[in-house]
Amino acid sequence: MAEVRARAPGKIILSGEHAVVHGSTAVAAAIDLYTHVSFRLDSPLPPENGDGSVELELKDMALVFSWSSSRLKEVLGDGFADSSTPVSCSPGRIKSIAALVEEQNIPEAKFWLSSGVSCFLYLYTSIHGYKRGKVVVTSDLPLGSGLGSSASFCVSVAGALLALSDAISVDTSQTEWFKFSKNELELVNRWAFEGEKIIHGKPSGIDNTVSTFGGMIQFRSGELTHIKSSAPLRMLITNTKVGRNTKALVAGVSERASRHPDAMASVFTAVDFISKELSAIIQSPAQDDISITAREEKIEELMEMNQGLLQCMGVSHAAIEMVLRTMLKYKLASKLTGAGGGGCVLTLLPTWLLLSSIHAASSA
Ligand SMILES: Nc1ncnc2c1ncn2[C@@H]1O[C@H](COP(=O)(O)OP(=O)(O)OP(=O)(O)O)[C@@H](O)[C@H]1O
Ligand SMILES: C[C@@](O)(CCO)CC(=O)[O-]
Ligand SMILES: [Mg+2]
Repeated sequence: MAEVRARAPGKIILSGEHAVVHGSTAVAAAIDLYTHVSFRLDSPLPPENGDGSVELELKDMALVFSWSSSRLKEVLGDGFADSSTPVSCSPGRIKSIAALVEEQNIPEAKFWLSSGVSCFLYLYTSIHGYKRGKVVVTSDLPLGSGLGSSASFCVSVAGALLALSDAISVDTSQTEWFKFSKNELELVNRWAFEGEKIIHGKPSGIDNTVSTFGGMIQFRSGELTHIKSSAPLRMLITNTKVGRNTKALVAGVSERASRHPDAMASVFTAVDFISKELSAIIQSPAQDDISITAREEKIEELMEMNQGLLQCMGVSHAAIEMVLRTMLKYKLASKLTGAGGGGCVLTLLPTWLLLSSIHAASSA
């Protein structure tokens, strides 16, 4: 028996969601909220004791799913697992996995979990075949709210599974956090991307990439550049608590793009320029109060322009608009983050606001 724990962060998208699926540049940053996974890989049972099972416990929801190794083999066939070569889930395999998930009777009110459970089964059986083991998941993130819960689920599950695979061997006797090398992170990221495909349909890869590598990134067509903000950027995250589904929203934008190809191509191009400009401003040095204010005003303007274009793509929502209007009363600029259609809104908290609250506190 061997056991590991892994965690991966959620994210915010500062600019470029949706357009990034169509080849535009986007800017994203990891946040300090994580999905946590523990994985225990059990030793094989002696033949007289049966064949064991693969178990998934979603602790926050008090749900446990379990498949016997023989049932998995019966439905998925004899295919062998190769942890070092990420492959896409074929349509036939997706169907078989969906049938295995359906057998688990997920409560009707939580049917949206099916894609996450399917993604788990795909990653587990691709990396460890039908070996018996148990994965336990908890998350700090609100699910389906634009903070990359699906990607951090994929990255943390892939990371934990790979840590006990032939591809990456972690010394399980140590209790310190083990840091994957760049090549190992790349492998985790590629598997997580395959998982995201099951949840998102057509992901750009930005969410799993920022969750895997952390920090702040500029991302375009699968290529990432690490960037560093020259001064602190404070963002307030407001959750509208309006549920939505990234897969449907991404598909909706693609449908709009096929109805209005030229207009939407121009929208995506505009977003590309906005993200590039935002990335440059974030990295540009700002030494004094005047340049800090000028920098923040430019960021606010770009966030508002990006929000306008997201509205144009059809992914805003009345609840998002209400947050935008409320923040505007306080002269604060906002945009949705992630897939939109509900979920979370980002508001830049500029330095003047911080200074005026410090002033108010000290004169009180
Ligand atoms: N901790 C988790 N346990 C099980 N499934 C999860 C977990 N986190 C995410 N998922 C799966 O991911 C789905 C939510 O993913 P979705 O992409 O719609 O939203 P998000 O990732 O939170 O937001 P965005 O993609 O906009 O950043 C859930 O419905 C579930 O299937
Ligand atoms: C909406 C989207 O652009 C970001 C979701 O966080 C989808 C993706 O890039 O995969
Ligand atoms: Mg997602």
